Amino acid sequence: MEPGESLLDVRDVSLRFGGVRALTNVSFTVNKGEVFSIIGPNGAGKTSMLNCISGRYRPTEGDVQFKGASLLKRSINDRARLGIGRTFQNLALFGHMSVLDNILVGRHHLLKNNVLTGMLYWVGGARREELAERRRVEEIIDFLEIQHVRGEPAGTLSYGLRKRVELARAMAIEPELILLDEPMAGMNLEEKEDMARYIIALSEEFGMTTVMIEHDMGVVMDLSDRVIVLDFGQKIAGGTPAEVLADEHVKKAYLGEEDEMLDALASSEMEGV
Ligand SMILES: Nc1ncnc2c1ncn2[C@@H]1O[C@H](COP(=O)(O)OP(=O)(O)OP(=O)(O)O)[C@@H](O)[C@H]1O
Repeated sequence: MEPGESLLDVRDVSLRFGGVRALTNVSFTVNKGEVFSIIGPNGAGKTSMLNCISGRYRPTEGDVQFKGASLLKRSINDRARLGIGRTFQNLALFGHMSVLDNILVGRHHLLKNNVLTGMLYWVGGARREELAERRRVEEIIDFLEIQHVRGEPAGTLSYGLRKRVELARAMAIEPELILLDEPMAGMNLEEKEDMARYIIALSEEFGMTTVMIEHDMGVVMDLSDRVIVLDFGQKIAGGTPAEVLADEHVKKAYLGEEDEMLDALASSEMEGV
């Protein structure tokens, strides 16, 4: 697949929980290599959308296609094996396990969980494979600058470091598409700057495509190639960050909501974006 080709197609997705319409006819396409953000006020349906892609929720209507094939009948683990990785809004690490084991466990669980590969560990090539795998994981550890804590129990690390370990675990399954649920939440400025660097490198160095939900509008506007805006479960705008910031519907949706978004809108007006 070439950069710029469509990787993910969300087509007319609706999701209802009883009487609650979490999503209504949402469509968008994410191209290979993009950093693509989903934004919107609280309760707009962002996490629901990410869950429809990862497989946690099944849309009530519509389709989600990855590389041209429907994901609807695929389990969460199937989707991970197909190349869709994710991180969570609330960290989901094993606190008592070391950083290295946390990273390896996701990979083993997903990629090694069958009898044949299990048996292969007892014959010749298995050791080589194990070493190659270790090397790949070490590359990720180097990239995310967590060498110094690789043996520490994940639960003892600072919040910012735990977020990095979670990213490492998602990267370790070598996904083509990586879903990030509020990667900057709870971080200080320095931690955010580091995370921003890593997110850019996901596409530029690792050839991954990123779909992210993020409340920090500075981050979204700086990092994203394209953005869609959800409000009450509907897509109200989509385009480049500049196009979205200039959109009247977006301004209305955010009135009385997020100070940061209003600041971003105001400064875009001043700069004439
Ligand atoms: N499992 C669920 N059961 C019932 N309603 C749900 C469920 N998940 C989400 N909803 C509802 O769907 C709507 C969209 O919620 P969602 O969490 O997707 O929004 P969000 O944009 O991610 O919000 P936030 O920014 O606050 O995280 C809300 O009205 C929410 O209450």
